Amino acid sequence: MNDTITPGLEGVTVAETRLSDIDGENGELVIGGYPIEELATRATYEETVFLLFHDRLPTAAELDDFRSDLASRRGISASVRDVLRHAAEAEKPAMDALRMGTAAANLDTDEEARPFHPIGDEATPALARRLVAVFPTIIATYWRYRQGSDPVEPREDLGHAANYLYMLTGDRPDEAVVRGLETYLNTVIDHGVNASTFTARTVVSTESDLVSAATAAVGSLKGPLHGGAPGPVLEMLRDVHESGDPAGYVTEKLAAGERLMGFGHRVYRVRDPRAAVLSSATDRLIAESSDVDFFETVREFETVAVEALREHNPDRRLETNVEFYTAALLDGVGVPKQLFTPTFGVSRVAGWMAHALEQLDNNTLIRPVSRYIGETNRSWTPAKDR
Ligand SMILES: CC(=O)SCCNC(=O)CCNC(=O)[C@H](O)C(C)(C)COP(=O)(O)OP(=O)(O)OC[C@H]1O[C@@H](n2cnc3c(N)ncnc32)[C@H](O)[C@@H]1OP(=O)(O)O
Ligand SMILES: O=C([O-])CC(=O)C(=O)O
Repeated sequence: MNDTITPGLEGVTVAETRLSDIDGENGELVIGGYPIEELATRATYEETVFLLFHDRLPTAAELDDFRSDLASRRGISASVRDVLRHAAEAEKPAMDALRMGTAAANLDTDEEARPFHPIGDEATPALARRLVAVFPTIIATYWRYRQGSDPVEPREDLGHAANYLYMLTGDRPDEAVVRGLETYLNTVIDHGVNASTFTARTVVSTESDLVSAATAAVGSLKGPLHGGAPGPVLEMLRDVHESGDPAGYVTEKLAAGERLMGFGHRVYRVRDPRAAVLSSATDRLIAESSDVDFFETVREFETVAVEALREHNPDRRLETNVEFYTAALLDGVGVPKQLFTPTFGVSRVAGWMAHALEQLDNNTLIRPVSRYIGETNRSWTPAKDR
């Protein structure tokens, strides 16, 4: 047995995948064969989900069917709404509500929870489609309760991104805003075996089920070292904008031993290619708005931070990651910062499902080994003698 320990499994290859390919040295990301730059701004979210589930883009007729199928699966029952209302009344964070809502989602479905369908051209299990369809409803329902408002019923005539924004606000969003959100959803839909995706694969490797995989993956996405970073990024950017002193802010944080949220990555040693996609999308979105000034601070902060990180950690290349511009774009789209990480989940749930199905296609139980470093040669003494 190989007794070498690789902390955090860094650099260890654990699966073959057709879903996404990351080149961390050159800053390239390919989703289902398409460079992210090409896909993100052109595809609808539904097209990208189809691509992951079927390993090809849909024809126009297939896309219509797939869109309608997802739209028909958006509703939640009164029982699931109750769970979300309780979460909102108890002021639980949005990611906790999403985890509870995901776990409760199979109250609403008769679908077989344990799918053993391979990925590819065969129909994707209905439960995978259901989970993708229902995430926006879970989040928007919780958020409406949190605001003291009634939930807004989903609308089947709106696309996935537009309907999510509609359920959050009750207003039909304009096209530019929908395109901004759709670009975001396409950009973060899949990313190799990141922590939450690995979690989903590990869960189904025991031949557990898709709801369990999605629920566990939400828990993994929540942490600030993974999907929890963009809320703090926005707070940091607002502080910096107010102070007008990006360099002073960065120096202070690094001197205090704190990490700069939105920088550094396990795989990329150069700027995350998704940062460029999201930065351009933000630029397009806010060109006409009063936030132009704020966006200038965002860009200036990025330059100052990357420079300071180079000096601070010369041995580890720390560059901008996807979460930095996620904060700017989602803010521009009007998503409240408390919902940034759940909105990441709205996109990534499709990646989790596709990976879970891929894992099941050629499954081996995921079960690494540990090296024991505890005490040895202890012998039992009864409690009264200890
Ligand atoms: C969608 C996503 O999940 S993207 C990531 C979102 N998370 C963040 O932006 C949080 C900030 N970034 C980080 O914490 C890290 O860069 C991670 C978690 C993303 C990647 O971490 P790892 O690959 O495990 O690297 P690790 O934590 O070992 O850091 C290596 C060194 O760089 C430093 N470092 C890493 N990121 C940062 C940062 N953002 N700011 C300051 N220092 C950093 C570490 O302190 C460490 O320094 P040391 O060797 O002197 O102890
Ligand atoms: O790949 C990772 O480790 C984190 C990340 O960027 C993602 O999940 O999108």
